[in-house]
Amino acid sequence: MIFGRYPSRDKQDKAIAVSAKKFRSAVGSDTSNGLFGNMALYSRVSGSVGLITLQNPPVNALSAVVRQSLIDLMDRALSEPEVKSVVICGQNGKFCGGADIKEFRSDMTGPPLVPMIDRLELSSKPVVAAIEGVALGGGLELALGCHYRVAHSKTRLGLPEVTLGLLPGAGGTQRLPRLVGIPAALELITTGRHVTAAEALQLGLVDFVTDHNTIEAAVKLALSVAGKSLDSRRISTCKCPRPPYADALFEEAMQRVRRSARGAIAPVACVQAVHAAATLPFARGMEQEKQLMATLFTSGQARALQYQFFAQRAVSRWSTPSGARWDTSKPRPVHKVAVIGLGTMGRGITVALAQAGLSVVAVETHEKQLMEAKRVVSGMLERGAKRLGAPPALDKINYSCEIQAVADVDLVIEAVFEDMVVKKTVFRQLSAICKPGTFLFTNTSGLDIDELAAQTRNPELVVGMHFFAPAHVMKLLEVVYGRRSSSQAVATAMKIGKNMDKISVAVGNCSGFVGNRMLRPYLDQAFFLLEEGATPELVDQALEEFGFAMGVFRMSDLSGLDIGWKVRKAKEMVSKTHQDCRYSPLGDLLCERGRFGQKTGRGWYQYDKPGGRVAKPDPWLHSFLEKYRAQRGFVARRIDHQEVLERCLYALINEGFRILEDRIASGPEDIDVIYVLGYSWPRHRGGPMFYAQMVGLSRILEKLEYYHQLHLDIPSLQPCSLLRKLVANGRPPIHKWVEVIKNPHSHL
Ligand SMILES: CC/C=C\CC(=O)SCCNC(=O)CCNC(=O)[C@H](O)C(C)(C)COP(=O)(O)OP(=O)(O)OC[C@H]1O[C@@H](n2cnc3c(N)ncnc32)[C@H](O)[C@@H]1OP(=O)(O)O
Repeated sequence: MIFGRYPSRDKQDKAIAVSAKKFRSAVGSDTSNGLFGNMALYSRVSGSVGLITLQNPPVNALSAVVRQSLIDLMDRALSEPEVKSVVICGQNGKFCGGADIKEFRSDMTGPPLVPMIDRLELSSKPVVAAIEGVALGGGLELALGCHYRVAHSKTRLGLPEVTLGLLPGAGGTQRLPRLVGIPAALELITTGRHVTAAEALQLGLVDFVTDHNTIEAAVKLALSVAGKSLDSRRISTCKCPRPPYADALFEEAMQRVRRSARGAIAPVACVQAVHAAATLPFARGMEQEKQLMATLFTSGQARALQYQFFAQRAVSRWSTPSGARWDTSKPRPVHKVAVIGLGTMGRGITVALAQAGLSVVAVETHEKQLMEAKRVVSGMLERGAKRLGAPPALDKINYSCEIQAVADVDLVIEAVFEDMVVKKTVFRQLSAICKPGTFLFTNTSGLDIDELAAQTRNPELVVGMHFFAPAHVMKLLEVVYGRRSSSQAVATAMKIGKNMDKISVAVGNCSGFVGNRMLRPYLDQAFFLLEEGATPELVDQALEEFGFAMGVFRMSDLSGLDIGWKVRKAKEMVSKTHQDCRYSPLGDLLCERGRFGQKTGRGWYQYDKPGGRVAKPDPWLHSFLEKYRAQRGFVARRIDHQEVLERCLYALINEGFRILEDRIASGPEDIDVIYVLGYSWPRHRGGPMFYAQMVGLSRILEKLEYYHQLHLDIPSLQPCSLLRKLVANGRPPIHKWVEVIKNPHSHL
């Protein structure tokens, strides 16, 4: 009966809009001040249910105006005698993406979330949250303040504040453990992991899950609970269930976050806040939450993480120096893609494409290697499918030994050896075989895109795609446009990246592109520091304490020293005499002795066997370094962590400024996203360019000048002119750097 009268989602949105209009005129509000642009709307449904709809696209974030509207509309629902219960939902199938993160950058105005949620929970009429799409952060905390929660089966719920350098500071750290218990709350709050509606139901986070109309289900529930006691439904009044092993649980959680967070303070504060929930009454726990939140809120780490959140979204709005832009370039539809070369990278790319739902022709010249690749790719797809609970996309892939099999594809991703001669041959072949208009993309970590494009009939169709290993897992994709790449080719590469669930960053063509170009001076400094007296352990420890998952030497042992050696040999760096410019042959000398890292059991460290993973300091390496220094006239001196960080990181940052100056990256966000997602730069430090701003550009300049004076034969330590210009321009904030780049005469 009730549901027969209940409107469909479309009709319902119209009804809401109509009642909102009526409401506006009833309260005589002025729409010109934008108040009703971002708000919550009110309507009455099924006679006695007040329906409040959050309306703040795109994710119904709880901005100041939304919070005020919610308070006003709850008051209204409570004051109307006909209304017996309330449902809160979000417009456009999204309940709420949480607090409005943009507001965190300015002075916060409007009613605070905590008392708003407390008032909601205190309501004498039952309040039901109708959760669709997402309930995240403050959005989930709002739902926890409601007396009942109904979720659509496709909803994702979570408290991801920790990823923004915060904790769930609107009561989430106190209510969630009371509702789902300490172990689950600790896990969810310290990781920020989203859960599915099914898992939420299992945890007791929601009361009911529906595959159908969520609001309809919520209204039904609201009608059924009208007038019933709410005593047991107010989470704040419940006792936090405390398992007997709680102390050990907190101890273990603290150790885990300290180990994995590498200096990030938010996960530690999250454990402390949940501990307060387990040990203190609600009100005192809330005080603790507030204090911890205040410390986090003003920390540089929160600023860095929130900057990174927006940067990861900003990179999709790409532009090139020639004027091509994301909003004026249309990607071409792509249905069928070929991958040429099924080594490690080609296999990962094949998996990522198939998982994105694209038809793939996977080509490898030798039958035996093709069959081996097929076996491995199938295994990867099966494991991925198991994790996602979906069928594996095995039938999306056709395997072939014949390059002619790519004749009818829309796009080719070449993933053969990182060797220009081999790639050129393949590109000439592809250009002859493929149907007209086929995009020819190359997976390369630094080779010249223009040189490859010159092998083809249509260089405008050629774009670089720098995938990171493992290609089906890593989020980052550098999309490299050449001098002649068309805007449509760039747009198509960006779109394919998005389809593969990657964050793609469009960058210009130069040796190493953005990521690897900046890595060069960083690695060089690490080698020079060894020459001057450091050990691999000292350098790695400094970098790991800074927050890198692995120091530079442990990392090169893992990826294999022979890879860089091959590149250096190809560039003739190994054989060249380096007169004006310092070059350290240390890496080459290790390779000449067969020390390729983990795979050979020896590298910068020693391992118990080839393929071993536990790095141990190697006395042989230490005495080798001593002999090397003695032979080459280096006098070992004491090097401290600060010098390691300044030499390695400032040289890398300096190259970042050069990249901005050369317009290889269109803004500092591009570089920072590449470094956080591709090079394990600690996320809570924002990225190298954000870090430069935090340290202070004057200090970076001063230190680079100092080190360059000491090492005039290291050009990468010479401060670049953009850095000087920014300092001369009064050190503008990071979002204004682009103005100085675009207008060299700018006086901000
Ligand atoms: C006292 C403090 C109490 C609580 C603290 C909090 O609540 S902190 C906020 C916690 N919430 C989150 O961390 C959620 C962040 N958002 C997301 O994870 C995703 O955006 C979401 C909601 C899953 C949607 O993903 P989707 O891929 O569909 O879209 P996209 O990420 O591109 O976002 C679209 C645009 O919305 C902006 N946006 C998203 N969330 C917020 C937010 N909470 N506040 C402000 N703006 C938000 C995002 O920046 C995008 O904007 P655009 O201009 O298009 O780049």
